[in-house]
Amino acid sequence: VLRDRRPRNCPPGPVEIPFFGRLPILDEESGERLRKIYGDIVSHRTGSIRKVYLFDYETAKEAMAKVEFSNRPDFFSAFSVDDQKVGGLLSSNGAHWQHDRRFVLRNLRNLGMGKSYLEEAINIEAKALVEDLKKYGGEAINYPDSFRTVALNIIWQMVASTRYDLRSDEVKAIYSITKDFQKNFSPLTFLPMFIPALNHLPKSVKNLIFMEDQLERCIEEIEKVVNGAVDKHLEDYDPDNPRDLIDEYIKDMKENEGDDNSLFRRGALNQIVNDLFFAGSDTVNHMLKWVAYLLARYPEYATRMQQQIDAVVSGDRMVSLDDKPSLPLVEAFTVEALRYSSMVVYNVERTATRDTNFKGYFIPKGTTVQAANYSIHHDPRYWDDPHKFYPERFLDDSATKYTAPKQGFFAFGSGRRQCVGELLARMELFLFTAAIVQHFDVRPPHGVDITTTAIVNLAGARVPADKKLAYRPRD
Ligand code: HEM
Repeated sequence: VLRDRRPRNCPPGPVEIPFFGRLPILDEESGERLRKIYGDIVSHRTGSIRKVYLFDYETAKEAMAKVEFSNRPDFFSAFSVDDQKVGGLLSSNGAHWQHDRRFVLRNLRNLGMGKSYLEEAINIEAKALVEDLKKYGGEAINYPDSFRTVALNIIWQMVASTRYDLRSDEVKAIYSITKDFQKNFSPLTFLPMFIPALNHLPKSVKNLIFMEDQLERCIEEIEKVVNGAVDKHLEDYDPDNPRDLIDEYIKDMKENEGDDNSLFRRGALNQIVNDLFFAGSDTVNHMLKWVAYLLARYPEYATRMQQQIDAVVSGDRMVSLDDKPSLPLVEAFTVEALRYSSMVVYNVERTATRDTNFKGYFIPKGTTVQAANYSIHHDPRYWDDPHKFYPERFLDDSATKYTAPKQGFFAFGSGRRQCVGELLARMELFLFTAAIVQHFDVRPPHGVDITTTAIVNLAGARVPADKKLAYRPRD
């Protein structure tokens, strides 16, 4: 109990139950309550892990840029599919992380991130999405599986040269397990990571309370896909024709064979592929649900975007990135969707690598440091009327030019571990949103009120609850 005591000069926070601390926080309301009582920097403990939440943009930005707060917590490695548990991006640290992040950034750029040939690939998916939605003939449907498949297809073509049919049973099967896991996820799920003694409970109890079996099945399922893709690439590998990110990695791995210090390893490759599969598909899938929901909820913006698109795009040409200057509202709409939704409610955790003094507080080594993205995005110090969906906040006074947010925007995190897929995600959101708006009026079924649609938390992601919407083809 003495060891568990809040360290001296630690940021303020709620009363902590000895040994147990408090339940982890997933939702935005709990964070907002803490901020109101304790201020912008709040300390909160679960079991043996102390966490410091950062609710203010400037504070979070400063913290995320610090070398001392650039590592991910040790418990992340529990989810690693690397046999040595050190490689990849999301969960790795130190030299391994630097090496793998550099490799991924270089190759995503070489594979077209931000460039026109990737735009073509995105527009092929956008066209397929339009065709898929048309098949419903304007009937109201829940968010379609094709949102997830088009997102997966983009990253998976870059990584593994694989593209799935939009109604692929294989993709459905892969995600059915993660979908159940996300749905049942609760603040209890990861409790054994914070209180290791709970690992000694009988398996049946752990399955029931912490969904251990579901989590294991999710990891196994993704591992199967990842291993299969890497094995196949090793079989077909042709050094003169690298096809994708996996081939580029194999090339570097082969070139460094025999060098004991080389960090190019099969295990690290598996983890890189795993990270990109996860971080690159579900995030964009969730955002497409937000886009569809917001189009139905605020049809006046859809109409204005259609007017802008119709003025510059004729026939069946798809919108291109070159059209961006003429379509400021489309870009403003997607960036406001990122802010308003705050789909990633809390930034991916960091950990203090040593005792650190920050903003007058003592942050002990091993403390988890986490920016509160939702709170930052709804902070009246940075945003007028923050709970209002208002794309105009990203337009200039004449409403003819998109203006990027200068402060208060945190959707992709910040600092040394800022999202590596930000450019790609922005390209996808712009082109997919434009394609939906150009071809459909998205509306709730007749007589259905969507102003009170529930927002659900799927393992830390804020997503509109399944809602039937009609995608009515435009004339
Ligand atoms: C709208 C879509 C997306 C959102 C909102 C998003 C958000 C984020 C956030 C908040 C972080 C944590 C950053 C930090 O610690 O400061 C992150 C990290 C990451 N994201 Fe994204 N992301 C998106 C799409 C993507 C895509 C398409 C990819 C695929 C290339 C991707 C790959 C990653 C990876 C690998 C990391 C870990 C980086 C590291 O630890 O060094 N993300 N993302």
